Amino acid sequence: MTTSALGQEPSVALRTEDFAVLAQARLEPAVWDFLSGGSGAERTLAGNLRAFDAVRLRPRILTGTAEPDTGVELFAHRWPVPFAIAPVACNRLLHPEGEVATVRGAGALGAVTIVPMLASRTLEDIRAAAGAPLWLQLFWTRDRALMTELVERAESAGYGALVITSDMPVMARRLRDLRNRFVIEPEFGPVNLGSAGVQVRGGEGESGVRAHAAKTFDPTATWRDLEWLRSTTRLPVIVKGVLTDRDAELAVRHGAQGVVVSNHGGRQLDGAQSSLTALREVTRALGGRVPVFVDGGVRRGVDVLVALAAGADAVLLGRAPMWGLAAAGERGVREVLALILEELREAMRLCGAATTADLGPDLLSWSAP
Ligand SMILES: Cc1cc2nc3c(=O)[nH]c(=O)nc-3n(C[C@H](O)[C@H](O)[C@H](O)COP(=O)(O)O)c2cc1C
Ligand SMILES: CC(C)CC(=O)C(=O)O
Repeated sequence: MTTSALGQEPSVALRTEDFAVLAQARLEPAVWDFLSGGSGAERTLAGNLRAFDAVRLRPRILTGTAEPDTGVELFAHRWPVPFAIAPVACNRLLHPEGEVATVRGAGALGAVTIVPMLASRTLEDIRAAAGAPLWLQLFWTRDRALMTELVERAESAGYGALVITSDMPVMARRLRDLRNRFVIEPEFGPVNLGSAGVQVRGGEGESGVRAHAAKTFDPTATWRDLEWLRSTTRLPVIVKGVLTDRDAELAVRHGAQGVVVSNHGGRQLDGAQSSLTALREVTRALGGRVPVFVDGGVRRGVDVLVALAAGADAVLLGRAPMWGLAAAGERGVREVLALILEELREAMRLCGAATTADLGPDLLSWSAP
């Protein structure tokens, strides 16, 4: 019998949501709300999950698949698993070791972590703890010198790519945070921003996080700024927050070397289409010109399989590994990822897919069950 992050009892962590239960028990209610909530009426948050629930599989039989290979090739690197950790701000809100625990857990499976610009540990400490490659996520900030400084630090510390989040000209109204007047206290807050990291308190009906974003994020950014960002670095630049074929085209035309199809986990435009729906139009438009990543609502291995079959090159995981982090630090992250990998391997076997290259649109049925 195995024990898991859920305690000394025989393992009951049979699905990632089991880690959410323990995470919620460990976190302050306002932090739990920040982690799990979305914007507005949380329609897009729910839609991301529903889209995966609705798709059905068309498995193949008698393919002789005993040991599926879950690896993918990206930017001339072999990833042993087709998923990475999505950028999630301020991991110290969830666990005292913060991003250091996250990258240790991810590193155990060789999974890339996309370190958030708003990390609560230094880029260098995170790098020192990492057992797998790291990428750095940036927001468009009014202070461009801050962006170039972070790019230089990421390059010197050996980060492998930049992910520029482009779906947050303004932070959407997240009603749970507004009700809670949610503030990230400095001890859990961003540590890589110098004086730009100063805390902004929320006023009446305002969240501190949203007030901070309003002050520092740049709503005037355009595709030209993407060209500028590319000119500052030798690292691949990947645009996060693409939801349409048109923007996927524009991203590539303006120099993006990859795109992340994402509605920010239902935290930005409430009513935006689900990430899985958007993935289909983006992969059709790009036809393999640059790697396509997707995030939003991926909770189990079969969701990863569906995303790859719909044309993603790899999947990013946001809340699921963060439940593990909150539940049990490094070990919890590792266990969540191991669970998703085990589910993926089982689903690949049952679909008769020996490699990730065997996962294509033929596997998917979009009509009713
Ligand atoms: C608590 C929280 C904080 C986040 N912080 C960031 C961030 O700093 N930068 C960013 O680009 N995305 C951020 N995201 C969005 C994630 O990168 C990702 O797009 C989303 O969580 C994917 O959906 P999922 O949680 O359903 O997997 C955050 C998401 C959550 C839940
Ligand atoms: C602190 C925020 C800017 C990060 C966040 O909540 C998000 O990106 O969804």
